[in-house]
Amino acid sequence: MSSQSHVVHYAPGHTSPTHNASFTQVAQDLTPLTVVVLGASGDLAKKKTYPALFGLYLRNLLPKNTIIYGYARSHMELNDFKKRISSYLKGDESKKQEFLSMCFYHSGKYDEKASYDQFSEILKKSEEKWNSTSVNRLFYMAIPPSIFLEVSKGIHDSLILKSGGWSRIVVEKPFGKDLDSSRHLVTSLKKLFMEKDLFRIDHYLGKEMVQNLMVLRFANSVFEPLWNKQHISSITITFKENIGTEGRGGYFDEFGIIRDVMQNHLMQVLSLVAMEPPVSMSADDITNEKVRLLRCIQPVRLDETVFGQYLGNDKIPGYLDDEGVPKDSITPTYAAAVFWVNNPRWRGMPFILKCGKALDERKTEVRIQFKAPENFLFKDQDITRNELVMRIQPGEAVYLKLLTKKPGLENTIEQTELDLSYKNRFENLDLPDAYERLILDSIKGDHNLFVRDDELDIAWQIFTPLLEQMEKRHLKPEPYEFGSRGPKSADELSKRFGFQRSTGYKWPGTSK
Ligand SMILES: NC(=O)C1=CN([C@@H]2O[C@H](COP(=O)(O)OP(=O)(O)OC[C@H]3O[C@@H](n4cnc5c(N)ncnc54)[C@H](OP(=O)(O)O)[C@@H]3O)[C@@H](O)[C@H]2O)C=CC1
Ligand SMILES: O=C1O[C@H](COP(=O)(O)O)[C@@H](O)[C@H](O)[C@H]1O
Repeated sequence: MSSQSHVVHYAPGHTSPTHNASFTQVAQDLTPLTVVVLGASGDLAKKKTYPALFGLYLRNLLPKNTIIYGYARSHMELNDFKKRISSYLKGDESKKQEFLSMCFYHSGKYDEKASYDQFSEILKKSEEKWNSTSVNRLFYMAIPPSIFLEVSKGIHDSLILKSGGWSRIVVEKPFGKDLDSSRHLVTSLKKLFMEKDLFRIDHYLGKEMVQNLMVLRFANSVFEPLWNKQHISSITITFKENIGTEGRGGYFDEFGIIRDVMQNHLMQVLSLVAMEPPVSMSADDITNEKVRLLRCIQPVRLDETVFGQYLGNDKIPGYLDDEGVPKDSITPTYAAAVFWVNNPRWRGMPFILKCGKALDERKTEVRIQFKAPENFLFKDQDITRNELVMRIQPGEAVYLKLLTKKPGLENTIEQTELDLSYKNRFENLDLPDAYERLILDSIKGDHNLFVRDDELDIAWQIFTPLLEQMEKRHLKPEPYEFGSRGPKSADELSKRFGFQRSTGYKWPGTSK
């Protein structure tokens, strides 16, 4: 889209939305740090938490004296634990070994004070070796929400430092299952920890393109005049995965795709796409605007939603084949829903959110479909609408689909695009994983990219009536084939709310 790159420096006290500062500040001089990964034997720990910590290590962003203690119930020899995590670490072999030498594992219970007390002694002994007057502890809860509270109590009673450094708690989503359970979680955690020490992660906030949403909207003058219902006909936010639940069925079945992805990741993206400009780039001003926006969203209506569940075939297991999923489960693995923002900018314009597992591709994007020009001159041509697409992953990109005259003697119109594909535009692109950014921010005590309790509350208010109705009526999801586009009714829903799919066009950009 542009041919010149221009570096913008943010004024002191104002945080860069891209957080460049985080990644240039070398943390070698920081106080020694103990990271405790609770649920270290699990899926998130091996796929995201440890690789992110390794990423920070490679970037020289962990304090020189750091140890990382995994804690979980499973009994595992340290070497077996290291083997388990090392297969997910990408990078130089010697660096990997250096990193693994900082990693330890302890097996203990989640609901027993004696286990935490014993672990506390182990931590103290390790930290004494540093001979430092102060040490910090970061507790990362990579555990299912059903045990958040008992683990928090264990941390509070036995593991947080009473003096000499900070203790911070990183909590993973989903934060509750509905409005009541979320409020219960929030108030219970507040009794144990101060808000300044709590970091509620929604890792979508750490994604490069999600951070870029505000820059695109508010640093450019071309978009703002068009960013409203007068010019836009619909905004679709899509999350697709081409894998199933893959052994996470036990967790997933209790939550389903709405709680797993739509209520948190997609609502965060919607908030940033739709909110009014914040007063400043401070964390509180941005969250205030997100909250104001969420308060304008009406609860989702059942008759404006589609649910699906993926089927297996003779080669690929279906959702019901996953371990831990009851054979008669009606938990949706796909959902599409329409949202209405009741404010002057958006009143009457649909936001269509779609998310699903076991689909035809892996992709997350925001698609803004503009209205056709009012006085359209090219009536005899097969015409599609302009679309601005923000590709969050994979292959970060922003592209604008537009119509041009086909070059040459013919007088026909062709669909083409202005394409800002990051890989092509930015040399030596090395984007940190979202978890790297967020773990670093929690170490730095920066709350900018974490979820505030009031935004959580409002997001649950939007979804809870729908979730209650689904449960009460025992609604069965529509089956869809593994590897398909999802339930047929989802495309019909988009069409019903005015989305025009441009068949025949394929964005030529890189999706890697
Ligand atoms: N996996 C992912 O990609 C993502 C996960 N998350 C969130 O991260 C958290 C952890 O997810 P994930 O790692 O997938 O979860 P897992 O199901 O892998 O659980 C993590 C660990 O918790 C322990 N555990 C599991 N179930 C129970 C139980 N019922 N009672 C007590 N302990 C249990 C197990 O360890 P042990 O038995 O050894 O103690 C397990 O290894 C969840 O809140 C999830 O929503 C968020 C984003 C992405
Ligand atoms: O939070 C979650 O996110 C992952 C998808 O994360 P991504 O960064 O790979 O897009 C999803 O697979 C998981 O079900 C959910 O809990």
